[in-house]
Amino acid sequence: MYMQPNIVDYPNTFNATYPSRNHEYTKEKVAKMSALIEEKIKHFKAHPTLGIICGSGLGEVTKAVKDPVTIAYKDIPGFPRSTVQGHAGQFVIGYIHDVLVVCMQGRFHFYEGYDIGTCCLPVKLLKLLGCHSLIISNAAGGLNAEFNVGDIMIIHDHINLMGFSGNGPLVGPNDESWGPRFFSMHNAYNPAFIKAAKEQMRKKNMPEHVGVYTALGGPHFETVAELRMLKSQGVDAVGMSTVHEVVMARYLGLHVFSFSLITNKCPTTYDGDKNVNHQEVIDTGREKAHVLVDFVRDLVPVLDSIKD
Ligand SMILES: O=P(O)(O)O[C@@H]1C[C@H](O)[C@@H](CO)O1
Ligand code: HPA
Repeated sequence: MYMQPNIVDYPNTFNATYPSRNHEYTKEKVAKMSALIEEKIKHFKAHPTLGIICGSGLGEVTKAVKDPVTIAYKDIPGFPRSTVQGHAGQFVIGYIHDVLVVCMQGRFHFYEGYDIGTCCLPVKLLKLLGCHSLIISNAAGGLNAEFNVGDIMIIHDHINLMGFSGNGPLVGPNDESWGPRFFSMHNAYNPAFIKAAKEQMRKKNMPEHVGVYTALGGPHFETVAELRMLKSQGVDAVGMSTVHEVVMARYLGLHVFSFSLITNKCPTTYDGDKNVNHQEVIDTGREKAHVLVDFVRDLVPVLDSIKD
């Protein structure tokens, strides 16, 4: 039988370096961050039940939020800062229909220099705030030839490339009060959420793309050879986030719905001038803001009503 060592039993815990700083984000520390936010939203007399992580350029989803309270990341001691254009670096908390949501306008990426555990700290905070489910969005390059720029792809599974090589958020000492050492990633993307989202897409005459996402470390975009390899392995969309957040969410017992906005096509041939750039990613997000707002606004009450 596997015996979980207590954090204090780890030899040299305080000198050891782990690839992830997750174990440093203790219940006590994250609860302080959560308490600070709770104080600012106490007039709602409820806790948020659904968290929304906005991808690059996708922060306009918060336009769907009524009576918003905005809290800058910099005003929460110990919370990281957003350094990427298109990530405002603030929480927006308020109602979408009758669901109290907490949106993150900005996430943290490995390429910003944050370790993978720090990239996932927000997920722990959303859990302590009372969320039972998350909508995790991202901007991604489309590898599937059927995807057009501006389409939404529902993520039904991922390939954890950074985790393959041991760079996972949960590497290091485990605190069982957050979640178990070992857990399943089977159906990590809640099938009931996917079904509900596909129904929304059908009603709205949107293409019903469902696919596999992977994240690379970035910040550079991919070579043609890398993209060909990913495509041959069944990847439909490529980005630089989300995967590790979903690992953390499942560890914490949160239900996940995730989607990519296809902001560019990934070049798998050498001809032509097909340089992907961040501005294109941001611009597509802005152009499609109305579609995203509409999609998320109608999805929130449906997902919130599905509890398992
Ligand atoms: O935060 P996401 O995953 O939406 O951001 C994507 C990946 C890179 O951070 C950036 C590239 O333009 O967009
Ligand atoms: O083509 C891409 N590759 C990686 N990440 C991305 N984020 C938006 N587009 C892309």
